[in-house]
Amino acid sequence: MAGDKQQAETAVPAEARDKHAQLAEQIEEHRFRYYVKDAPVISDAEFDQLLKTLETLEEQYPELRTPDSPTQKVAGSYATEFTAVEHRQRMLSLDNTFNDDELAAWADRIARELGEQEYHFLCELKVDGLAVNLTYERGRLTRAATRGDGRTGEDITPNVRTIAEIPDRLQGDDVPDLVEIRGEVYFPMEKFEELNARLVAAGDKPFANPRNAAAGSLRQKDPRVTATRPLHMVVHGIGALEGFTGMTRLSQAYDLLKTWGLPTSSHNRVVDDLDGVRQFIAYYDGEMRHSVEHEIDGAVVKLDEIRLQGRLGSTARAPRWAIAYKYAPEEVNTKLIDIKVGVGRTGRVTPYAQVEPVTVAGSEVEFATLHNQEVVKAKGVLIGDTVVIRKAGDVIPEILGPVVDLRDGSEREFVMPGECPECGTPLRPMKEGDIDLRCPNARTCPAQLRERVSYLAGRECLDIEHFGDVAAAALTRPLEPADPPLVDEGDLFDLTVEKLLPIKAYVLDQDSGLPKRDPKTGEEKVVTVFANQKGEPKKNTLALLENIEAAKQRPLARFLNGLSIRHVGPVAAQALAREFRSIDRIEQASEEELATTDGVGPIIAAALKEWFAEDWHREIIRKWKAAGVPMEDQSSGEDEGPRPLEGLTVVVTGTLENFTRDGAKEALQSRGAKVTGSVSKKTSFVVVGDNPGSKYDKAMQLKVPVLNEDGFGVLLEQGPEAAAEVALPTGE
Ligand SMILES: NC(=O)c1ccc[n+]([C@@H]2O[C@H](COP(=O)([O-])OP(=O)(O)OC[C@H]3O[C@@H](n4cnc5c(N)ncnc54)[C@H](O)[C@@H]3O)[C@@H](O)[C@H]2O)c1
Ligand SMILES: [Zn+2]
Repeated sequence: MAGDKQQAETAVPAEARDKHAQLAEQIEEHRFRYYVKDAPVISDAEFDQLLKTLETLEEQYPELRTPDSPTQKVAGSYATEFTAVEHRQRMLSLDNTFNDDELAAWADRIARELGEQEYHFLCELKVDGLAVNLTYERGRLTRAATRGDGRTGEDITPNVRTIAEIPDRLQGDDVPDLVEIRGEVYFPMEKFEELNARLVAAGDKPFANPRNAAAGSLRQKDPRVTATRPLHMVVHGIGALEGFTGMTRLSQAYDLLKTWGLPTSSHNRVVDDLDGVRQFIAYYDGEMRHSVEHEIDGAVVKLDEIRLQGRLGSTARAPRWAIAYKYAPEEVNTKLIDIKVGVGRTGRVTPYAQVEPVTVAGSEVEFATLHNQEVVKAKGVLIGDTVVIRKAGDVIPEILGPVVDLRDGSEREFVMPGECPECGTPLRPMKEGDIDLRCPNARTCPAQLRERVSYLAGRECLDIEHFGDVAAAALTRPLEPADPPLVDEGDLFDLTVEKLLPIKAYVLDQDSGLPKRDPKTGEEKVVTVFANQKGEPKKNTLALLENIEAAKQRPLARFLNGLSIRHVGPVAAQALAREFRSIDRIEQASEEELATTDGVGPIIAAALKEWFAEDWHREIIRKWKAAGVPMEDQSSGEDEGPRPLEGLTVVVTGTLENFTRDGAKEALQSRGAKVTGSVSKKTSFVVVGDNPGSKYDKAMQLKVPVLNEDGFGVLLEQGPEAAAEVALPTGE
């Protein structure tokens, strides 16, 4: 054997050996930053990639796989300021799988090893926090430690005692002489921003993400600091156990742990086979991923039978009876290039981050919202920082925090401009105490006008085909002629082909928003937007005008929504249209009348009054009417015919293919149904699209009939009885 090894060693090329050494050193460095400083400088995905590269190298040259290679150990054996303590039983890591093939290969191996034995899989969520080991002796918490290198961890007992969820004493008479409880301590996402804001305000370093916040909060020299942090724990394993018998299944052991007062997870499931595992994995890999109280970075599949776990045993690093299935990362690190401000259709000026483009959760991210100047400050990010970007599901990407350790001094603070970037008007809060700054130049601020027009023409409102952002920009602020065809939205229905043909505009770069330049001449590129080269209207131009004409007949609610009156969204617009049926009656109504209208209320009532007080607003209505827009719904609510869904309460969740959320709502309300946001026993139907969230679960739990999109169609067209027939089966 020794001879073989020597021969093999010489066969490893020097380059491979160097590369291995270099990678190993890098990995150690990152582990140190992660486990000791609680301040990694690369994302987990990047780290995993490094480790994977090392593993691949070792597969190629097995001689490099020595016992001290980073692939072979549980990471974390560092001298720190905490007292080192031995775990009674080793704490292991987990092997990872990243796709179904790898998972199936693991399951195959289990099946081979266990042959005829009957076994079950216990599916758990992989909690993104840090591992702790709690030792209870005769029911009393005597020690708490970090994982460390799996044999020796750090003594953090006083810190752990500050976590409310972790009992000092186990409840019940029947507790073991000694038990090691393993679990994950986490920091809830929704408290994270608050923590960073506090740290930044105190001149301290903010955390890059909630995991680091959990680790950094727990590993405080002063437990009084830990006590101020909202830490939680989930139990996910048992180590040494003395003076206790009868635990045969891990899932049952958790039930027992729960009776002792330990924080177990409510998401665990026992399944019979790999298909069950797949279902669990898929279930939490969608919108459900964000309906859990803690961050998850995957699922963990374990053999439920404790005796069989022992039979399969462990490697030096991880058990063979368990495997992690990693979900696509939702966090990446990238560079914050700049913080810019955008002006919305109501004049709200919001800073947003421009970052070096990165792919997160399958899509490329270049911009992230920053809400307002206070948020920028609270997050503690500087322009030029490396930042952690999070993109969770359909949610708009956001910056979690800066990677402070990578600063080189060239970073600079963001300063909120005092003037509107598009019209130069001084910005101010709408009312005292508002954090948001607004451009008060509502009528002619090109940004506001463009955004309003584009919203008015958009799907939610008049739904005018061929009238997108480019048309909105060209019509409100063309390069030529000097007078735009749309001074404000009042001119919309007065557009003519003659007015459109001369319009020229810059071709804008999508990324920078700046005019594109001809690479040869360096000149800005200009196009005629609506005319072809012969100066004739483009085909789409004629279609656009026809579509604008047709839009005159849209229901009143769509016009109301499209006026960008503060607080009047699609739902309030519906309510107003239903109650008053004409714009004149809304204008004439008293504030009190408006406020007491179902679905309107005092805030909207006040906003309406304010809106109508503005001359140029009333002028919009006048011009539209003059152009032939009725601005009223012809038939009253009563003689619209039967309201077949009267008395029903419906919840819509997930993404429907043929309806927007508001479209679905409108369809239901116009038939008399009430649409609400939460599922209760009184809910008549829950309509689910793709990626339904917790509302779907709730419906299942309460056995409320669930309709898919087809079923929704049946409800709209044939009514509740027919819909009930096609409802999906609820539970067993
Ligand atoms: N960004 C960096 O620089 C850096 C450096 C080092 C490590 N890391 C990250 O840390 C992690 C590395 O690894 P690791 O060895 O701790 O392993 P791991 O996180 O991949 O898996 C093992 C750990 O999962 C935890 N866990 C969560 N839920 C569990 C459950 N239900 N059952 C059992 N265990 C559960 C346990 O604490 C266990 O120790 C990776 O995600 C890696 O990317 C990042
Ligand atoms: Zn402005």
